[in-house]
Amino acid sequence: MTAELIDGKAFSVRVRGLVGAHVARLAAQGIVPGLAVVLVGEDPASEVYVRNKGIQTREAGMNSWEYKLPADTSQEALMAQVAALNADPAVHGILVQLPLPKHLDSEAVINAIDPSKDVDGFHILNVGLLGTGQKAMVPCTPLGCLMMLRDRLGDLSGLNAVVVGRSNIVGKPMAQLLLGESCTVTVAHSRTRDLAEVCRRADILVAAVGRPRMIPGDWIKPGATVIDVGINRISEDGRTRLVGDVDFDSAVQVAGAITPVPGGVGPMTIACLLANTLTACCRAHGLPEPEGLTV
Ligand SMILES: Nc1nc(=O)c2c([nH]1)NC[C@@H]1CN(c3ccc(C(=O)N[C@@H](CCC(=O)O)C(=O)O)cc3)C=[N+]21
Repeated sequence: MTAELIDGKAFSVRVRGLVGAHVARLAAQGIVPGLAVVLVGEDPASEVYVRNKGIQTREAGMNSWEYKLPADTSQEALMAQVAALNADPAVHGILVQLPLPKHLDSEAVINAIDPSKDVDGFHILNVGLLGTGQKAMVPCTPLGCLMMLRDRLGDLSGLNAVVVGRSNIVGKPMAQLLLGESCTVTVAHSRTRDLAEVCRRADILVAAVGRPRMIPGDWIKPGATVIDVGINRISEDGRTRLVGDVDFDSAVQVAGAITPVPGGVGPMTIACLLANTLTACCRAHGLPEPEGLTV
């Protein structure tokens, strides 16, 4: 058996189409959603990612601003930049690209963002709202994963979901979303005993550990739905390539469906960033929220 491919790239085109259509309706009322991205320092991978976000934001009809600050930016200067964006009514979404240089306190920066503009969903208020089942800004990567899972499986209730990885940006919010869907959720990580056996129980396996090809096919329950969040740049046969946290070639023989890397979760993350910016704009103006783009 060969797993069905979950085409995140095609799905993201659909999501961005829905966002664009809603943005066009807002334009008729003179409202344009706007996203500000703050990048501190020069990381080639981050710059590519920020550029792609800018392009896709404008393609959806929204405003996009990029603030590139030098690597030695002070905490005070970064906090002042965030405060200025908080105060700007044209800015509906603020994203501070992570990780920040080591001398900066990223928790303080994130918690200084106006929670209603926190399109990453990383502010403690949004984390708490999500954890208590209240309306929140939901982190983009887990939101994209949930959209793909619902699209493929419909009702998720009662399914065994295993999330491998316990980061604040993916593992923990993913577990909260799956709990909200009434899955039986296990959060596993590098210290988990007999990780293989834990993974084999999963009807839904979400891999978000950041270790290239860590999960082989024989850890996967036949027919399971596998979401591979990992984007690992490795060099192999003298060239660099992207691979996931799942060993795709063996997993595809066992799983029922699987996301590829690239072309899986990554494009959905950006699409959900646009969706969150639109949602934040609608909330700011007291307008109805887009359907199918929030949880
Ligand atoms: N505050 C903050 N929020 C983020 O959401 C955030 C961040 N910081 N820091 C960096 C990571 C990384 N990230 C990616 C999103 C999409 C792709 C993506 O679309 N990847 C393509 C491949 C791109 C390529 O070829 O390099 C794919 O998977 O198909 C990659 C990486 C968001 N991040």
